[in-house]
Amino acid sequence: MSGVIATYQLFGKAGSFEKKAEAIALGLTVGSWTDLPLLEQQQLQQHKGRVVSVEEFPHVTHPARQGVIQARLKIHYPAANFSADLPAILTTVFGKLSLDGEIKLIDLDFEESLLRQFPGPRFGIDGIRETLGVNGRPLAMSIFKGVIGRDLDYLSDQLRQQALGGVDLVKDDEILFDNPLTPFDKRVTAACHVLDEVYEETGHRTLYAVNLSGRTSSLRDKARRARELGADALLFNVHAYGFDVLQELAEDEEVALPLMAHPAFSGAYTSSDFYGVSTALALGKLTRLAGADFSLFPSPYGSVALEKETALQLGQELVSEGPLKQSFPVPSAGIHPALVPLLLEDYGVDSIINAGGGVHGHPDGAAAGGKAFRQAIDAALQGQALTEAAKQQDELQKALALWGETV
Ligand SMILES: CSCCC(=O)C(=O)COP(=O)(O)O
Ligand SMILES: [Mg+2]
Repeated sequence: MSGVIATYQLFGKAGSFEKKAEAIALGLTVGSWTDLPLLEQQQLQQHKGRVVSVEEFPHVTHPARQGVIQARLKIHYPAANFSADLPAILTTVFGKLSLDGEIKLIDLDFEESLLRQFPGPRFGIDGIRETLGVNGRPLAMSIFKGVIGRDLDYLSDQLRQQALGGVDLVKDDEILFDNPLTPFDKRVTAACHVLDEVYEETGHRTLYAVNLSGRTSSLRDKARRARELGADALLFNVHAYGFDVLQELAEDEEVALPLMAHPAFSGAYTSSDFYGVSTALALGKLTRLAGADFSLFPSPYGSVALEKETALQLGQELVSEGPLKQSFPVPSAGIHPALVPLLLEDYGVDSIINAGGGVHGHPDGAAAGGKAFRQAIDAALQGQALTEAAKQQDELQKALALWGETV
């Protein structure tokens, strides 16, 4: 029977979990059905949740909880219970339950016929590479910094410096919203102009991801307008808006732009060991399913770090084999050139090295900052120690001197 299997994690007394699992399977579907007449019982049977497995981990305890062990419950929910959209599915598997004590939604396994009803990324890793004409190396991305309260000339100049550094993408910071000094439409047109100029001067093409922001009802028109104005990609604070809003944008033929999902706000519902949704599910599987071509997330190394195992699982969700195109993993936050070998080892060639402060903070400015990243990527790909490569490359040498030499 088509549907979805939800995996939950909880802590409790050994032997108590079977009863809990049955209560969830019933409670989130048909409620109490056993006292009903036989005909009605049969009708409801096809809608009843089914306990797939209950696994106890007697050795997995938690320092903040005494006398309890960890367990994982898997429960199947029939597709007959919900429409094929994430609001309905999330409400079914973790609606009221998310409010009902300490329980965390770890994973959702979509049966293939259900999975195929979601768009996934429109472009995916291959499509983005084709647009850029860049293969065989991780992409480099930088982020506007300190542009709130600045005008369009300032923004244009900062973009120009970043593009001259040879990065493949530049994104708005997620906290730059529509404002009188740098309104959305003008950002797009100014960026097209600057990036065309840099392309003519250097032959290097950089794409710009503008932050699609504002009320939900305005987003579709705004995104379509961005496309008409020549935008390359849209940055989107998906966890503040909801996955279905992302999906609407991904499916819209008149938008048809690469979508970059920002992790802002996701920590509010992923960070707890006891509540919420796993990071890999929220920033990985669901973000890809809803149509993000890029998913940004904290790397295991920088200023806002995820636990390494979590960050790797998340990356895996974005690129794993399946019917959907792959999303680019973009490990971020506090990234500087010395971290490039570690990121390459963790996420491979099909990933993006993304930095704001690590580009703009370079002693010789943002163009030099971008170059230092490109030099670090080339060296790491060749298996060359960065310190070795830096002997020939001034930009990398200065970056390592400032931020350290991890490899
Ligand atoms: C996990 S935050 C995503 C990247 C981002 O938006 C950002 O501003 C990172 O900036 P940084 O200066 O830390 O590279
Ligand atoms: Mg940011």
